[in-house]
This record gives sequence, structure tokens and C-alpha cells, in this order.
Amino acid sequence: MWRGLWTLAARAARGPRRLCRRQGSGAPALSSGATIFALSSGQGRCGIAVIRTSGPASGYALRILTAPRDLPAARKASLRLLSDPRSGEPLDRALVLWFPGPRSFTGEDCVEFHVHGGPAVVSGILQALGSVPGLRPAEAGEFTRRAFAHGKLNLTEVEGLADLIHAETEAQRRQALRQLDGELGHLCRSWAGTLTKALAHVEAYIDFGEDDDLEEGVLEQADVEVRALEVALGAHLRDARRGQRLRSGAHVVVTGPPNAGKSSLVNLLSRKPVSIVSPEPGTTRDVLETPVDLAGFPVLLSDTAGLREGTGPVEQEGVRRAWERLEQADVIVAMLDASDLASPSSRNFLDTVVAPMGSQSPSESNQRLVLVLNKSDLLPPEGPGPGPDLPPNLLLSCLTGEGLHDLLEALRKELAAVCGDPSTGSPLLTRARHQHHLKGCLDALSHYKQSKDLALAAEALRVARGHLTCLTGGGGTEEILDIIFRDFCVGK
Ligand SMILES: Nc1nc2c(ncn2[C@@H]2O[C@H](COP(=O)(O)OP(=O)(O)OP(=O)(O)O)[C@@H](O)[C@H]2O)c(=O)[nH]1
Ligand SMILES: [K+]
Ligand SMILES: [Mg+2]
Repeated sequence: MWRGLWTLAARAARGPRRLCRRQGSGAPALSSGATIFALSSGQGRCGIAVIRTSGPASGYALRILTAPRDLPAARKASLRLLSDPRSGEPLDRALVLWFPGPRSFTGEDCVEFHVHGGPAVVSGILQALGSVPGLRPAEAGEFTRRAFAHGKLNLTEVEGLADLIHAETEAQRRQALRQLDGELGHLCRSWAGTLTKALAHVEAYIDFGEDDDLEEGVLEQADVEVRALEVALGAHLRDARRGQRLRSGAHVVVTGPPNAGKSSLVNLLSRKPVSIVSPEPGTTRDVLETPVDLAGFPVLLSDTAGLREGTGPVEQEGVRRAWERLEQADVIVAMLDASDLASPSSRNFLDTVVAPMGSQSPSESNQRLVLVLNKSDLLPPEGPGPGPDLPPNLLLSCLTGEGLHDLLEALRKELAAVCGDPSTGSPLLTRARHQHHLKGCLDALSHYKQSKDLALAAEALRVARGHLTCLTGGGGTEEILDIIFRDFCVGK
């Protein structure tokens, strides 16, 4: 009987049927045989530029540009004079690196030329490479695409690499690096392994259900495995928005009654004059947004019109837009003038914006609120006089900068809560594509639970596992690959 179960496990491990194409055929259409080359460092004048090639003619190209020298030792930098093979004209004295496949980034033979970064040198070498038979310029993302096709990276790692190249803040870099390290891929493979086991149990029952010596309770065991997986997937999906926020930026909206100092704070946080500041209430009318790095998190910071009623039509429209933006906020910075807490506009703001948020439990609302009392420099030394009861708040002076450090620390905590802390906890789902496949997997698991027919139950498990395989690109369709590789620039 045990042998039976093992062959079933092996059969079940053979992967998804038709949900998406297997890697072999689903891999990007490689014009096999072509050797590609591109400038891999940034464009423009720079100290050193890196040009690389990948493909079978890499070694030939290296030899012909460094004629009459032999190939240098693998993976060791060597100094070589590069010349144009057509004219013999010297182009640059450069460091060259030879990476014979499969121990290279793409898995193919690769060469790196570290040349002086002047535009004339770079274009001379690119032209020289273009003249070598079998070489052609690379397309966007083609190096990474080849690395993927040769199994050097899985799809979530490719996405991690794309994010790493585009990461602008510390937290984004940490998240991308974790994804590039394959953490999400490992997790998906372990989930897929659980499903393979459950599937083996169900198939054993289908084939040997009548046998007396079938291990007792195989179906129950499959149920237990599926239930545990549902819990794990559910927890991950609840986290889903956080990884995406970290990738694309959290919405932080500054709001408050007119003249509280909202625009002053936005200018302070973004370190540039985004908004007009003036003593006249109702200065800001449109929503003004600016991307900033707040304590290592990427943020889209919005300044909004002061909330009040009974003004002209233009300001009314500004107030309407402010409310609209407030609804989309991940973190709300609610600002009041500390020296003006008893005024009708302050009280009205406390009643309509701050109090409703305070009465909601964190599970009811995904939004977080930080209450800031600005203009602390105007307060007497003993602090604000008698006024309305206030929830926890921070004192700030945009004029002197006092309290700014504490505000940044409070924002860091809130952003870590809405974006997730990329240095701890389980890997976050950074893209809608990840969410789609996890949801698909969960759906299939619910079909599994509902099906009375064992063959249908087994099929549901296969569909569920297929979604996990698609997530890491095990059976990626070309359309998905195209979308992902489009994010890359030429030379990556
Ligand atoms: N004393 C003092 N004045 C401040 C402080 N912050 C802002 N101000 C002043 O308060 C006035 C209003 O500042 P804004 O930043 O324009 O206020 P706002 O909330 O954007 O105003 P509206 O856009 O009109 O709603 C300006 O004259 C600022 O110079 C502060 O911390 N202390
Ligand atoms: K103002
Ligand atoms: Mg303003």
C-alpha cells in the first residue's frame, strides 16, 4: 500500500494541468542563438559604464575586441585594450569579466566590459559589438528574461529585481530584496507541497478506497491539510494591501480647519514649497499632492483645503475635494491650531472628523489618524488653556520645528502598520497578480470542501495548486511575462 501512495504522490507532484502553460513552452520566445548586448549602467556621462553581453557568441566577441588575446580567467577582472575589430582603432583600456555559462546571471555565456563612461567611448564599443556577427542590441528586460528562462530566477524573484531597480526608499529596498531572495517563492512552493500531499491522499482513496489495508483516515488527513492552508492563505490575503502600499506609496492626507498650518506642514515634510502659505484662511483650494520619503516609507502626501462651510463656490469645491481625498487616505494627519482650540471651526472639525474616527475600532476602519496641535509656539508656558476634551495628540510648531521629530516617529509607526514592516514577518504580496492567484487558490479550496464527488475534489486541489505554480511563474503565460518584463529597462 505504501508504495501505492508514493507513486501517487509522485504523480500528483507532476504539476498543474492546463491552468497555465508549463515553463518550457511558456518561457519567453528566445531567439535562441542570438547574443545580445547593451549598456547596463545608467545613460549619460559617468565615471564607469558597464556594457554586457549574453549568449553563445559572447566569448568570440570578447576575443575579437581584445585581439589577439585569449579569453581571460573566468569571473576575474582583467585589464584589456579594446579595439574596433573593423578598423583596429583603439577604443578604451577597460576591465573585462568573462562569465562562462551556466554560472552567470542569465545562465548563458556572459561578458562585462567596465569602460570609461564618456558617451563617445560607450557608443564606440556598442558599435563595435554591433559589428560582430551573431550579436544584436538587447531589448528591454531581455537579460532578466533569459535568466528566468534558464531557471536562474523565478517570477516573484524577477518582480523583486524590477522593484529593487526602482526602489526609492529604504523600506522599498528591503521588501524588494526579500522578494528577490525568493522568500515569497519559497512560501508558495511549501504551500504547493502541502496541496500535493493532500492530493496524494485523495487519489489514494479514489484508487484504493475499497482496500482494507488503506491507511485509516486518509481523507480526514487531506481535510486537515487543506484547512490549515486556508488559514495561512487567508492571513496572507489580509496583508495584501500592505505590500502593495509599500510598493506604490501610502496616502497621507493633511486636513484641518482653515489656517491650522496644514500647508506649512506639507512644505516642511516635503522640504520644498509645494503649497502657498499665507495668513489668509482658505488659501489652499485644490488638493496638492507630492511624493515624499517619510521615515523610509514611500508616501503620497496631500495638502487639502481647510474644512469649513458657507464660503464661495470655488472654496466649496475645494472642500468637497478635500473630503473625497480624506476617504482615500491610509493615514490622516488631523491638524488644529493649538492656540485656537475653542473656536467654532476647531470644535466643528473635532466633531466631524476626529471624533468619528476615534469611536471606530481598528478593524472597522483601515485608516489611521494622528492628531496634531500646531502653533505650540503661541501657547503660554503652561500649555493650552481650558478647552475641549481631546484624544491623544502631539504638539508641533511648524514655525520653530519643535515637535517635528516626535511627529515623524508617530508617522513612522502608523506607516509601518499600514505598509507592513518589510524586515520582519512573512513576505508581503506586492502585486495585484499575487493577490489574484491566492484568491483563486482559496476559491478552489472552497470547491474542494463542497464537492461530494472525490474526482471533482481532486480536480479542485489541482486547480488550487496550479494557482500557486502560476504565482512563481512555474507555468507563466507569455502575456504575464510581457507585462512583468516591460517594467525593466534595456540592459537589465
Ligand atoms: N506662529 C505660528 N504660525 C504658524 C505656524 N504654522 C503656520 N503658521 C502660520 O499660520 C498661517 C496659516 O498657515 P498655512 O500653512 O497657510 O495654513 P493652512 O492650514 O494651510 O491654511 P488654509 O490653506 O487656508 O486652510 C500662516 O501665516 C503661517 O505662517 C506655527 O507653527 N506657528
Ligand atoms: K492660510
Ligand atoms: Mg493651506
